[in-house]
Amino acid sequence: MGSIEQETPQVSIPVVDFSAWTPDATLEARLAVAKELADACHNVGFVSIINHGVPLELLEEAFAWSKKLFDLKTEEKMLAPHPDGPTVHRGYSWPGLEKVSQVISSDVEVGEQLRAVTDCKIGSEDNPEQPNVWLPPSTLPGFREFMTHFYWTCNTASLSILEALGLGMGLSDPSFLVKFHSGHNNQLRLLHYPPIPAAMLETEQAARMPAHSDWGSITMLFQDDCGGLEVENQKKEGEFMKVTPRSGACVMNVGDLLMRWSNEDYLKSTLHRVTLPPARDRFTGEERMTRARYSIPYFVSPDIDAVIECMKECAGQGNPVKYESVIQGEYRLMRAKLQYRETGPTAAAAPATG
Ligand SMILES: O=C(O)CCC(=O)C(=O)O
Ligand SMILES: [Fe+2]
Repeated sequence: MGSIEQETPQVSIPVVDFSAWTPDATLEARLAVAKELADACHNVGFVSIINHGVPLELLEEAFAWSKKLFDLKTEEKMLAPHPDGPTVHRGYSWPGLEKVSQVISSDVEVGEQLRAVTDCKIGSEDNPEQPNVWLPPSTLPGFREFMTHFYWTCNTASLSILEALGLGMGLSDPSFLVKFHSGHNNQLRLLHYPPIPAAMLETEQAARMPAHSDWGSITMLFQDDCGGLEVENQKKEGEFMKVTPRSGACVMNVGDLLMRWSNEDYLKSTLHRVTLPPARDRFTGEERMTRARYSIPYFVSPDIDAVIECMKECAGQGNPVKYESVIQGEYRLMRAKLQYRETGPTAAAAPATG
């Protein structure tokens, strides 16, 4: 396992360095990286990957584009509106669409204030089930081209991670997982959390994003230096650990479908949430406003027709298969509908992967 990232004693997610993961590296060198990754996904479910293959300049550019997008006037952003209903997750989710599920308080006014959290979801240009919803090119020239390029760069990095996981887990075919991931069913999400009075988060009237697990195979999360991401301690239910932002790192976590593939025991899909930024001195003004937070999760999902059934290495005598096999497309719809029923038309902006 890699070194430990620490801010307070309770903060610890493993760090794995992918710089030795190159096509011409020896099997031994690749295996060392792979084992660290698989151990981290087994023990914690979350890992901070450095030298992951997404160039730092590209990441900086992605955050700059995200800021430019959210800085547009609402009527401009509304030129690429998120479609209605639980099936398609694309385009800009406007403040009125923000998820009620993140509002812990029953106070309607509090809820109204929180609806300011917004996002923009982007997928493959070749995914007929989930067509992209783009702004007119004149509104943000270059945005579509950049995001399409960024999407596929993240996909390439994700395939290395999936291959390394297969190798680290000791699968007879280390490329087993890669084969289910053409990349066309992934989702790039630009997230903007505007400033919020710290007291609302402290008194738990609100959470920036409530505790949830992701649905797909893996999530690669890029975050700015605001902080606030917390992950549940696998060894202590209900205890959350802060994930200190680390410049340029990719925070990777296991999603529910990958957990099912591994029969739950091996790869862990961990609850996580976004709450109070850790650096209290960043609060400003009498209301102690927190800083804005920008993050960019990249959700990696199996192809829509992929059948997810327990890998043969993950079950055996004394360790029965725990889950029925599922088809990705059916599973995603089932999850989306559940969420839709819980929150009505506001579900569109809830954590939506796959
Ligand atoms: O904004 C973040 O850091 C977390 C986002 C997240 O967990 C999600 O979109 O599923
Ligand atoms: Fe998430």
